[in-house]
Amino acid sequence: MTYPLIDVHELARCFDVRRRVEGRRRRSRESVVAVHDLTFSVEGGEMVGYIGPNGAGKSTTIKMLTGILVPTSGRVRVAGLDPSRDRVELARRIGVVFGQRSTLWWDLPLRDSYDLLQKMYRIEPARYRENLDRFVDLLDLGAQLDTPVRQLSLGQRMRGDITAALLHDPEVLYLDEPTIGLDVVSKGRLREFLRALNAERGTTLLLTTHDLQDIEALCDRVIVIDHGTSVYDGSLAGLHAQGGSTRTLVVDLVDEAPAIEVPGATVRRVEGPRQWLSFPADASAAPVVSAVAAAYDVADLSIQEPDIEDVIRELYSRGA
Ligand SMILES: Nc1ncnc2c1ncn2[C@@H]1O[C@H](COP(=O)(O)OP(=O)(O)OP(=O)(O)O)[C@@H](O)[C@H]1O
Repeated sequence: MTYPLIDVHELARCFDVRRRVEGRRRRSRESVVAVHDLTFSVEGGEMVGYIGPNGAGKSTTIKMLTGILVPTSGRVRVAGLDPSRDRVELARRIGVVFGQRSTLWWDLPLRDSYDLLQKMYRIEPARYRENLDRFVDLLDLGAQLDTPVRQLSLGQRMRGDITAALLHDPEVLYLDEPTIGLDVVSKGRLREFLRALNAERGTTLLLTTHDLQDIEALCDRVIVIDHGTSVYDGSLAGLHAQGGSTRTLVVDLVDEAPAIEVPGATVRRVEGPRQWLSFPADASAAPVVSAVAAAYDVADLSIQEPDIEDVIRELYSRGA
C-alpha cells in the first residue's frame, strides 16, 4: 500500500496562554486554537503553496510536520513517520528553510557548516561532494564558501541555507518565506533553482509565503488556511474562479466619452479617454472587445489578467 508523502488528518493544536485581566491580580488561563480540523495530503513530487493571513496557523502546521510541536489531536504522517515521535529519523528525510532565521553556524565559513552537516547526517562522502558542487554551482555560491555566515548578504545567506537543507537529499523541502527581503533578480533566480530541483530530483516542496508571485511561479496547487483550518485546496485557476476573479479590458477611446455600455462587462474606472471594464476571468474577451469596437471609436485596447492578491483578499474577507 502506498501512502501520501504528507498526510494530515483532522489535525489540531491549541496553546494555553495566560492573559492579564484588568482589575484582577491573577492572570486568567485561555486556550488559543492555532490549528483545528485540518486535513490534507501531498503526494511525492508536488509543489504546494501553503498560504494564509498572519496568525492563520501556517507556522504551527509546519512545526507539527517537522516534529517540533506535538499535535493536540489528529494525525500527521510524513514519509510514513510520526514527526514528533520519529523526529531524528524524519530529520534525514526532510529539509527546512526559514527565510527569517538561519540554521547555519553564524561565525563559521559556509564550507565548515556544510562539513558539520555532512557529519551530522552521515552523508556518504562522494554524494556529499557531488551535491555540494551541484548546489554551489547552481546557486552561484563559489565565492562565498570561505566567508563566515555573519558576513553574507541576505540573498547569499538564503542560498547558503538552501544548500544546507538539501545536502542530505531530503524528499520534502519546507520553505518558510524563502524570498523575503530579496531583490527581484535574486527572487527570480531562487524560483528558477527550486523549479529545477523539483524537475530533476522530484523533491516535494511545501512553500509558505506572503509573496504570491512565488506561488504563481512555482505552485500548481495551493492550500489556503484561515483561522487555523483549510478554506481552499486546489489549483491556482480554481482559486481564481472561486474568488470571483475578473479580467480587465483597458480601452483607450479616440475621444472622451461617458461610461461604455456593452453586455457582459462593467466599467470600473474612467480617466479622460481611458476606461477600465471588468468581466469574469473565465469568460472570453472576444465578445466584449467586438462589442466595444463596434460601438465606439477605439484608439487602443489591452487586457489585464486577474491579480491573485485580489482573489486571496476576497477569499479571506468571505471567511472572516
Ligand atoms: N507558542 C505559542 N503560544 C501561544 N500562542 C501561539 C503560539 N504559537 C502560535 N500561537 C498562536 O497561534 C495562532 C497561529 O499562529 P502561527 O504562527 O501558526 O500563524 P502563521 O499563519 O504562521 O502567521 P504568520 O503569517 O504571521 O507567520 C496565532 O493566533 C498565534 O498567536
